[in-house]
Amino acid sequence: MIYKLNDFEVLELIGSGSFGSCYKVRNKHTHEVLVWKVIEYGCLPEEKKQLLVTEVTLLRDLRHPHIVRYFDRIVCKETKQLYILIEYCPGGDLATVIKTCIKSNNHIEERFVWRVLHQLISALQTCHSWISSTIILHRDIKPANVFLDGAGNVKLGDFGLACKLDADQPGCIETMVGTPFYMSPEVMKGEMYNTKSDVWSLGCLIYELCTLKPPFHAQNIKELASKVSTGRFERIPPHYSDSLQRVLNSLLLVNQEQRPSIFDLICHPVIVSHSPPES
Ligand SMILES: CNC(=O)c1c(C)[nH]c(/C=C2\C(=O)Nc3ccc(Cl)cc32)c1C
Repeated sequence: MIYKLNDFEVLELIGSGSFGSCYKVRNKHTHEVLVWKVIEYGCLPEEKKQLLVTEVTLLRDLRHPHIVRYFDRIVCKETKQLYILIEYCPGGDLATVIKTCIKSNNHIEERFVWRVLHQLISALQTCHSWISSTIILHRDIKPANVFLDGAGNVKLGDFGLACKLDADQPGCIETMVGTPFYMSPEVMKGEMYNTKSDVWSLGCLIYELCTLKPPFHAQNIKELASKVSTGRFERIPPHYSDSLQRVLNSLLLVNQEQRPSIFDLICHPVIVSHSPPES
């Protein structure tokens, strides 16, 4: 199916991700509701244009129930805009869920935390598996990049900073440029971003669902790096289980060799036992 811009009507602006703004749109013929992420590529430097091509290529290759679905892209050469047509997630993003809990002085149910953990591990297992000799690192796992469908299932999205690890390229050349609060100890030290760095960010996200704030908080990158290097963080509130605390302790191990891989986690007995079969 080749889409054209005037096949759609714009309903509302719903947010801004890496490099662009997201609009809720409706297909005039099928009435299907989608998101288009509009990116002004004209003023982007060459390496950012390459990141853009990477995002679109990655999304096209990634098919998974917990990764936002890519449908198509429309290039408008006159305005130098790229429209990426992506799955609409009516539940919004986890950043909004956290903000709402803070405002209403509520906490997030442990059952939901385990569901998010299991579904993101499943999504990252696909990313970290060799797909046509490539491993995909998300590199920007954070609450604003995890979305909810209409049934409260999560979808990993916004691969704007993702990069491919090709067989002959053992690590991303540039260090992570994503949200500093979730930056792993190895990336803080200037080492290459790798699959274990996505696991660290996943740990930060799950911790933030439990405490409504990141595990390592600081006013500047130097102070943050110092706290991250110790790997010390407060226990999650006592109403959360010890087993959830133990899983978080493993995700946030400073030594990436000791930190579990996504493949260790997907078959971890505690995680499996907390993950009911999906409907
Ligand atoms: C308050 N947030 C919202 O209302 C919201 C809703 C209902 N959906 C979204 C965002 C997306 C959405 O629904 N699908 C998406 C696919 C990719 C990206 Cl980068 C973002 C989205 C947002 C930000």
